[in-house]
Amino acid sequence: MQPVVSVQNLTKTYASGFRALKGIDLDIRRGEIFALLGPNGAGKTTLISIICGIVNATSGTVLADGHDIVREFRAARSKIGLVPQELSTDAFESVWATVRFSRGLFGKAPDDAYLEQVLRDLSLWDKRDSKILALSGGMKRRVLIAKALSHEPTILFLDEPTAGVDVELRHDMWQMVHRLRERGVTIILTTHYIEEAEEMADRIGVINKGELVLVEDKAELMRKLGKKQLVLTLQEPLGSLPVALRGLPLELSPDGTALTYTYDVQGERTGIATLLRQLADHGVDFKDLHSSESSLEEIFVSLVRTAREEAA
Ligand SMILES: Nc1ncnc2c1ncn2[C@@H]1O[C@H](COP(=O)(O)OP(=O)(O)OP(=O)(O)O)[C@@H](O)[C@H]1O
Repeated sequence: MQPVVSVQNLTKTYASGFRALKGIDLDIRRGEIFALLGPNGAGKTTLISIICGIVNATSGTVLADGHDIVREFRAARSKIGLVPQELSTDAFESVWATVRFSRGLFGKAPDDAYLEQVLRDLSLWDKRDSKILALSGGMKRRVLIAKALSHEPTILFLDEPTAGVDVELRHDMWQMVHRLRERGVTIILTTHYIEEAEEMADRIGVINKGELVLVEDKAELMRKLGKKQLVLTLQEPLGSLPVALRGLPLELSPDGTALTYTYDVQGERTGIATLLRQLADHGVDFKDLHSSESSLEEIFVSLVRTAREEAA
C-alpha cells in the first residue's frame, strides 16, 4: 500500500545556519498511529511544521496523501489536521464560530452535524457559545483539536498533545485518537514521553539531532527498551574485571568501586543469581545493591549508538 505521508531526503537549515534536519526519509502507513519521539530540540516540531506547510524545507520532498506539499499545497494541506502546541486563535470568538470558520478556510461546505459531533466527542458542545478567552487551559486544548478536525482531515498531527494537560484530558485525548484511527485517520504525534508512545503508537520513530535514528514497530522497540540495571557498590575497589566475568554484561565504574549489570526485563532469566554466585566465587564482595530502569536519556543514547553501529 502507498504510504499516506512520504518524506524523502528532507533537510532544514534555519537562517541562523543551524541544521535542524539532516536528511530525513520516512514513510507513514495509512491508518497507523505513529509516534515521533525525541529529546528537546531534536527537530520534531520542525519536521511536522514542514509537512504541514508552516516552515519551508531547505531540500527534499514530502507527499501528503499523494500530493506534493509545495507544488500542490492546497490539496496536500486539506488532507492534514494539525494540533499545535499553542493556541493561536481569535480569543474573542465563540467555540462554534471558530470551528466553523476553520472548516471554511479549507474550502469545505458547511456541515453543522459533523461539527456538532466533533464538539460532542471533545466534551465541548456545552461550551459552544463560550468565547475562547473565557475557557480554561484544558478546554482551549480541546478547541485546538476541534479546529484541527473541522475539515475532516485524513492525517492528523498532534504536537506534544499531552504536555501539561490533566489526567482527564489525557484520557479523552487517547480515546479520541483511537476512535479516529478506527475511522481510518492516520495519526502522527510527537512526544517526550516513552509511556505515551507505548500506550498509543503502532510504530515509533526516534529523532535525535535532526536525524531519524530508528523507526520500529512498538513491540520490537519495547523489547529493546526493556532493560534494567543492577548496580553493586563494592567493598573494595577493583583494578579490573576478573577475567572469568568478562563475558557478562558487566561494566566496572572508572574508579573501580561499582559494577553495573544490565539485563533484559522481558528475558526468561535475568541471570542475577548466576552473577551473584560468580562474584562470590571470585571473592568480589559488595556492600550495597540497587536496581534501576533505563532512563529516557539512556535509552536515547543507546538507541543512537545502536543505530550508528548498524550503519557502520
Ligand atoms: N526559527 C528558527 N531559527 C533557528 N533555529 C531554530 C528555529 N526554530 C527551531 N530552531 C532550532 O532547531 C532545533 C529543532 O527545534 P524543534 O522545535 O524542531 O525541536 P523539537 O524536537 O520539536 O523540540 P521540543 O521538544 O523542544 O519542541 C532546535 O535546536 C531549535 O532551537
